[in-house]
Amino acid sequence: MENTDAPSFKTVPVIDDIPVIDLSKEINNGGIAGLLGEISNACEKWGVFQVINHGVPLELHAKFELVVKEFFKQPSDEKRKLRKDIDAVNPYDYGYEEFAENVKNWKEVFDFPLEKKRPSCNPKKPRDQIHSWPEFPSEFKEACENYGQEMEKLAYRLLELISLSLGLPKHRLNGFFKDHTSMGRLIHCPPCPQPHLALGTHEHADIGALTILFQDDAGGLEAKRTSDGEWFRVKFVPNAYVVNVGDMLEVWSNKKYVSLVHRAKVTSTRERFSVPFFFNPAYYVVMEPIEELTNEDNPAKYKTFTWEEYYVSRKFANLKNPKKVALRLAHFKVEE
Ligand SMILES: O=C(O)CCC(=O)C(=O)O
Ligand SMILES: [Fe+2]
Repeated sequence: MENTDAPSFKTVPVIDDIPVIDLSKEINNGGIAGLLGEISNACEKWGVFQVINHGVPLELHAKFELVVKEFFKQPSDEKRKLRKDIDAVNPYDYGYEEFAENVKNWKEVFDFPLEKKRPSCNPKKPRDQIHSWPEFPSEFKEACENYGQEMEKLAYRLLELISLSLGLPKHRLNGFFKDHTSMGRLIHCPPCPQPHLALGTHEHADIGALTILFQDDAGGLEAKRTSDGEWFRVKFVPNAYVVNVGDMLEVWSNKKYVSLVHRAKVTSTRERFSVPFFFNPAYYVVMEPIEELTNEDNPAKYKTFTWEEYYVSRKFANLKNPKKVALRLAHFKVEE
């Protein structure tokens, strides 16, 4: 009998793939209005899009991808030496993540910071979620840092386009990122002997503002279209990055843009690699719908909270007590 409970059993309908947006239109004459239309349509109807001609140098990306694959080839014992700063309170250590969700995925991960934007680490709070750097491959740290810088640049560019697409001034959202707490995550899903029983990444929505994700040609990423809740495959597009709406953008936009539900599948025959870059606000940012986007007819749909309380809850809520439930956006919903 077919097991209808497990998401990995579902056949994903093949529907038109998500919008692919050419960012070079921003620079070419007269393209900006069309570009903003494409972005608002993609954010509103799909929750996700891919960008091409994004300005990230192809050689820099190729080098990064090579080094990442080299890194994961190391023996497990070597990789397990790489600990997170919080490991006094983290019983899981290398290779495990999302422990606040009580889910184990078919993957190993390495989390890295932006060198200069590393979240401040208050020893009383287990905040710092990143791994120590390995010695091998020797170019690894530099390649991750260079890639992180490019992601940061692209993230600001997308943030500004998104702000314009909401009818706001270009820099309206930039201030929330002054001391941003963004990070990158390297993901490797080895081939899985029972792929129907596992997911590389479980179904979830990202908690930050925006995620910019690279997946290699093994693919595997799937998402739920905002407009009708249909699952679809996010096809591999050469030299493209996948951009999705996260919880914080949902709050700022007062739900005009909704955080994307997504997951990643694994196969028995191929390993897969992916690298999300999470663009997150500063800890102290007070989250609430942008005032200009609310009015009497469209009152604020969320109450205020800080990014820090949301982040800390989601990352650490049930670390010591598996029954403790992490915060969700629903906790802050204004009753209608
Ligand atoms: O495995 C993937 O490619 C998806 C990763 C992801 O969605 C995440 O880490 O938030
Ligand atoms: Fe995600």
